[in-house]
Amino acid sequence: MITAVTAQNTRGVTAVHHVPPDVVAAQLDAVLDDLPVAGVKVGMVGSPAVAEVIAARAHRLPGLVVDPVLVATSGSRLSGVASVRPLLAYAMVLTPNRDEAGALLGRRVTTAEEMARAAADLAGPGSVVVTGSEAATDVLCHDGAVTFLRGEPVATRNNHGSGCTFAAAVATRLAHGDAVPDAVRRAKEYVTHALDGARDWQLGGGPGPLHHFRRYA
Ligand SMILES: Nc1ncnc2c1ncn2[C@@H]1O[C@H](COP(=O)(O)OP(=O)(O)OP(=O)(O)O)[C@@H](O)[C@H]1O
Ligand SMILES: Cc1ncc(CO)c(N)n1
Repeated sequence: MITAVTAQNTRGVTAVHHVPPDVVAAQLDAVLDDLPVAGVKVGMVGSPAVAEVIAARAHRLPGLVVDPVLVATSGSRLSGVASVRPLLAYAMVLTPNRDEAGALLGRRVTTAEEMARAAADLAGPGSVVVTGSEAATDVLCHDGAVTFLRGEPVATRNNHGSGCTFAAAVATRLAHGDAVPDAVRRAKEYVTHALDGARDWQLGGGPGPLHHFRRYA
């Protein structure tokens, strides 16, 4: 589903064109009315009206992973909190980074302890992973229990879309039938592998992409 068309490179976002909510609704309905849907990942929403379109169909969206995208890795603003809030109640897994968790809660989320508290406070019926970016330690709150997921830090400037990659991988594993903790653990392994595969790439003046298809290279 295309919710917005962005003009961006590794250095920043120079234009955003929002797709009208009725066109997003038509895209969703075209798929839902015809195809079996096993999993869903929501990234940049762009407007509260589009969030309402998605929320209205949430009962038909299995394994819903919501990545509350607010700012691009390059630092450019993409969406507001009001475009994410209507979806929180429906997420099976919510995957904010520290800044996004902080924006949703209206407080600073920086330390490991603040991440743990944020994950617990954001979790409802669904689970929450607060991601820790280059520190590589994420915090999962699932079924009321908070666990730290310690990964191997990859020394790289190419991390553009690491959060999007992580959320999409969680949704994919859920679609394959994994329980949330397994889906999150395997998604983290995949992101580390894709970050590691692109560590020597020199693409553009800002943070470059991950090597998503490393295993086929
Ligand atoms: N340099 C790194 N080394 C290892 N793991 C990393 C690194 N950077 C990010 N990660 C991992 O990538 C996943 C995505 O988290 P991150 O916090 O980077 O998302 P994000 O900031 O939302 O990304 P984006 O905005 O680029 O989509 C997490 O599991 C995090 O631990
Ligand atoms: C459209 C879009 N979504 C998410 C990100 C995350 O970096 C980005 N740069 N652009």
